[in-house]
Amino acid sequence: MTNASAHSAPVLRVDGVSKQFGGNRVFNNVTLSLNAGEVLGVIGPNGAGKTTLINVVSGQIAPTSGRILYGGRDINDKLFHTRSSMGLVRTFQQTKTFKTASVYENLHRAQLFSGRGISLDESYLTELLRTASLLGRLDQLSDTLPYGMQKMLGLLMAFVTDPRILLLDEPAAGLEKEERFFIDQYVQIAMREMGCCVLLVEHDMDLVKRLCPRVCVLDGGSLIADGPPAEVLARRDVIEAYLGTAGEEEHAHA
Ligand SMILES: Nc1ncnc2c1ncn2[C@@H]1O[C@H](COP(=O)(O)OP(=O)(O)OP(=O)(O)O)[C@@H](O)[C@H]1O
Repeated sequence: MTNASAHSAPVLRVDGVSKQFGGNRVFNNVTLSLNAGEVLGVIGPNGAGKTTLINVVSGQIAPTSGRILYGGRDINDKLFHTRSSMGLVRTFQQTKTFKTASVYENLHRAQLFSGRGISLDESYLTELLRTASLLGRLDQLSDTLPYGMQKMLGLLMAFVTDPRILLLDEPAAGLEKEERFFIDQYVQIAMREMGCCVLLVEHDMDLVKRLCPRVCVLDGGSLIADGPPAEVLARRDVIEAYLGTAGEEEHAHA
């Protein structure tokens, strides 16, 4: 995976962002940048605020303070759907498809609602549909698909909106081990064919190590580390952050 344009202006900047729900301060004064051509991993123990960070960046919730900059422009006043139509597109930890619509219709609606999109017959989309075993199921209703395929369909619904930045929230969660390699292909095609950059929230450390030249660690309301995965994952404070949570078994084996 490339780490291109490391010296150019960031495509996305989370600038001193804090988020508080009532008395629960999830994170405080978090700053991070996503550069062109980059896949940035964001990891951290359960409850660290990773999904909340994606919610704030995608515009689903407002930050308590701080700014989100997209291509250098402050987009705090832009709503979720506006950000999506600008190419700032998220996926969800849980599957989010139109349950009673076919695979084809799901992709078509996603494309239509975004106001942008790639053609459903683009060859790289066909390649991804085939990899996910969805190409022969275009007429099948999404709620009749196995879970892994529904999850992949959710990813492809983001893909067909022609994103500039993909915010992926635990794309591997719930997938079988062999299905997880679909994510590698998805990210590689998004970068190679579409020039996307990717912010990847994920607990599967093998996947993070395969895809991310750089990872940030969120814990206790702050970013505690930022660097290459081999270095970051060997740090004592990062290991302690993981071992101190209830999800330790999955993380320790990841
Ligand atoms: N809408 C909300 N209202 C109140 N508290 C919330 C809300 N959304 C998230 N939180 C709280 O924010 C904290 C961080 O949650 P979040 O889901 O962002 O963590 P996470 O790092 O994504 O966890 P996981 O790895 O388990 O998915 C939790 O304490 C959660 O209860």
